[in-house]
Amino acid sequence: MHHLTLAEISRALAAKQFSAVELSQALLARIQQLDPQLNSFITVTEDLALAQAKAADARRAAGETGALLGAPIGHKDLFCTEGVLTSCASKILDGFKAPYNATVVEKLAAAGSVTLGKLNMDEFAMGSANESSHYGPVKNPWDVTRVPGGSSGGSAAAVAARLLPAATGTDTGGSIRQPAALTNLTGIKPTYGRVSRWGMIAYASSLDQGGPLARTAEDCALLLAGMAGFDAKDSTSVDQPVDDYLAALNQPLAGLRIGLPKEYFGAGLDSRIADAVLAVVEELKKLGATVKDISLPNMQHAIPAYYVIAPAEASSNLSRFDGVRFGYRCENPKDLMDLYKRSRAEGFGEEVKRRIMVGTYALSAGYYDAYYLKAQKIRRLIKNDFVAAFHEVDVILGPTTPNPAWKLGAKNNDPVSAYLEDIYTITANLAGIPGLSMPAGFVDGLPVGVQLLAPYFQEGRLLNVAHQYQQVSDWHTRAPEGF
Ligand SMILES: NC(=O)C[C@H](N)C(=O)O
Repeated sequence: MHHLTLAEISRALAAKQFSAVELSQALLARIQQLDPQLNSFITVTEDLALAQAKAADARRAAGETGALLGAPIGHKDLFCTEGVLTSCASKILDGFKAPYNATVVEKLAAAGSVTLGKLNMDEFAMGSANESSHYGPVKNPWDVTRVPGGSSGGSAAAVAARLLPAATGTDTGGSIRQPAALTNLTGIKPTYGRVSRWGMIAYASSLDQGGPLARTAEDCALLLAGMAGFDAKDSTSVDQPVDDYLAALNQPLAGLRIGLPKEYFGAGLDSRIADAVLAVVEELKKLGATVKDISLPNMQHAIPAYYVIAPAEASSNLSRFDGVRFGYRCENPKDLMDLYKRSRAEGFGEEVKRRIMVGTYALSAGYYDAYYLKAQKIRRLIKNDFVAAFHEVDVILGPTTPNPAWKLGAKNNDPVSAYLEDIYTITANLAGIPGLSMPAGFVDGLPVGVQLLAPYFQEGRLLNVAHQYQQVSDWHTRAPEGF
């Protein structure tokens, strides 16, 4: 059962090949048996899962249908789940049980999905390796001595290892697409504002966006359809109808104009990844696509701009964790100031503290214009590059990451080298456009991802291109040995 995709599960449940309860039990047993090798879960919600599965079976027996009815999923541990630990993988939220469900959690539960647990991540989503979690690093099922990517590393590892068919993630600078690439999954970061952020613990509010990770584009379409939509509780949510992502999958690609930005194939890219990505382009040409060389001239400034804007917003968002209202509190504080200082000093990890300090500095009087304001101007130039490019092409294609998964610990003493891994993904967040990563082959047995970018609200187009490619390729069907 664990090899089935969401779409296959939905058909099997409809055909009564097994029940949602049987499926959940099988996956819960698998999680118990295999997750100790990966550490992809922070919390396994067995009782909740069995209750939801039972309810889904009852709804089906009463004649209800629905692609997500009885579908087992997991949530990244920054989506608030009522009565269940929501830790953001941080000691500062250790023991915090959210009093309500995030909109995404609520919508997926209403559609009948079954929550098997909460997934590990980089602390407060800050990282590209899932090594900064208070609950320990996540391992890549393709090679357990390597990182799965981050920050949605638990979501990626669990889905890649067939512990779950699909999971939610969030993407601030690549946190869905980069781990998807490093673990042979398909993952989509929707347009900013497409998926509600209500109840999704904020990292960098102008960049954060939730989305699905799954093994196929079809499954991403199913899950995204359940997640997307206007939410009056999120002021950044966009009131625009959600496209029919499933219908979009089957559009032919004849005439599709693909842009290859020269900046995506320059220095720093592993040449074997470049070859795999260009092989995907050849396949897409066979499906009728045409290819054009384009340029995104301001891409070189994206990393410095992002690593000013994201920490600046984080320093503000994370000020709410003060030892009083949520989670961890230091022992025997001398006075209120001591309580704030020590709770934060003891509760936040290294990388989070680094970013709070960088962000506070960038926002401080006298430095604001030099750093934050300048970064915002770069952001506009990056957005303009995309707007210009999309006058000439329908989608932009390139590698998702410059390198395959690296060894655990390899970049721990050099945060900037980890930041550089985000080079191809963060521009989509700065511009707010949607981006998707899909499997494109292997380098030394390690998965490689290809990234597709599209204009605002064209998630359907991205899923369409990925699905059509997955009809003529089989990279996405490969499973890591031992899982
Ligand atoms: N959160 C993300 O999207 C990952 C990015 N590497 C960051 O640390 O900000």
